[in-house]
Amino acid sequence: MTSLHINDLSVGYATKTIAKDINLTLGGGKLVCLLGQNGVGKSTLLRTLSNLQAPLSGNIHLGEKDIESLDRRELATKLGIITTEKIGMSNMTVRELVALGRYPYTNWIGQESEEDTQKIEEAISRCRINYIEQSKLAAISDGQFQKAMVARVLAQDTDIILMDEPTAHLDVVNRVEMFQLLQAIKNETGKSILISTHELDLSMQFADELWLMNFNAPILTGTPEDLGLSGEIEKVFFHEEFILDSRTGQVKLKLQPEKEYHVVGEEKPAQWVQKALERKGYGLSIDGEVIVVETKAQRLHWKVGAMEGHTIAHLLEVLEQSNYRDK
Ligand SMILES: Nc1ncnc2c1ncn2[C@@H]1O[C@H](COP(=O)(O)OP(=O)(O)OP(=O)(O)O)[C@@H](O)[C@H]1O
Repeated sequence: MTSLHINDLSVGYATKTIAKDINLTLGGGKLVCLLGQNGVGKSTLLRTLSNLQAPLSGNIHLGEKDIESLDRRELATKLGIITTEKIGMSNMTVRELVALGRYPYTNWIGQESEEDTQKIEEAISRCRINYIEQSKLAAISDGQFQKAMVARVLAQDTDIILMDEPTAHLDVVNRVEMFQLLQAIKNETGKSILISTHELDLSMQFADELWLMNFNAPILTGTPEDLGLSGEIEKVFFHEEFILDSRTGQVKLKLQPEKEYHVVGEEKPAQWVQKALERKGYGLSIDGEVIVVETKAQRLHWKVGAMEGHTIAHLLEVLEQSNYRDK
C-alpha cells in the first residue's frame, strides 16, 4: 500500500499562507481525523494533498513520486477524494455514480470490464446500498448520498482516501454509521483514510490518529488518547467553559457543581438521570443526596427526600427549586 508523504509543505492562497512547515505521513492503513476550528484550513490542506490546488511551497509524494509529476488519471488510481461540493447530476442512478469511480481504469468509450463491474458491486455491497442501486440521486437522502459517494471512491480502489467533512448535514445515526463504515473499510481493505471533521466525540472513538490544526501553530498529531492526556485537544478547541471528559472523550460544559447527588436504583433510568444532572452542572458523588430511581408500571419513578415524580424534567425542576431555597 502506498503512503502519502507531506514534506515541508505550505498551503494557502496568493494573498495568504494558511499553514506552513507541514511534515506528515498518511499510511499504514489508518483512519486519521483532521480536526480544527472553522476557517483554520482543513479543506485547503485536503485540496492541496489531492492536487486540486498547488502548494505554496514544499511537496507531496505518493510513494516515491511527487504528485505534481503524475497525470490526472495516474493520480486517480492512487488517491481518491470526496469534497463537499454537491454534484449536480440528480438524474443519475446510485450505480451510475459509483461506476464513475472507475473512470481512471475504463477504456476510452467508457466500457465496463469484468473487473470494473466486480469493483463497483463490491463497493456497493460494502457500503450496504444495494437496495438503492437503481434510485436516482434526486430521490435519496443525504445519508444515502454520502454512502454512495464513499462507494464511488471505494470503486476507484485507491490506497489513499481523503474526505472533506463526510458527516456534514447528517443526523446522529447516520454520523455514527459513517464513522463505522470508514473504520470497517480501513480494517477490511488496509486503505488509509484522512477525513476533515468537526466530530470530536466520534473522532475520539474511531480515529487511529488525530491531526490537530490550530491557527498560527504547527499541526499536532497523535492518538486521541495521547492528545487528550497532554491537554492539546482542549487547547485547540475549548474556551474556559468546556472540558473534555477523559473517560468518554465527550465534550462537556464545565460548571461548578452547586450540589452533589448520588443516584441509586435501576441501571438504565439511573444513567439517564445522571446524564441530566451532569448537563445541569450538578456533581455526582456517593456522599451526595440520594435520588432513588426505578421503573414502576413501565414508567420512571424517582424519589428525592420527600418529593417524588415520573419525569426527569420534573426532577430537575424540584432540584432547582430546593437548591434555590437552600441559598
Ligand atoms: N479561494 C480562496 N481564496 C482565498 N482565501 C480562501 C479561499 N478559500 C478559502 N480561503 C480562506 O482560507 C482559510 C481556510 O479555509 P478552509 O475552507 O480551508 O478552512 P476549514 O478549516 O476547512 O473551514 P471549515 O471548518 O469552516 O470548513 C479561510 O480563512 C478562508 O476564508
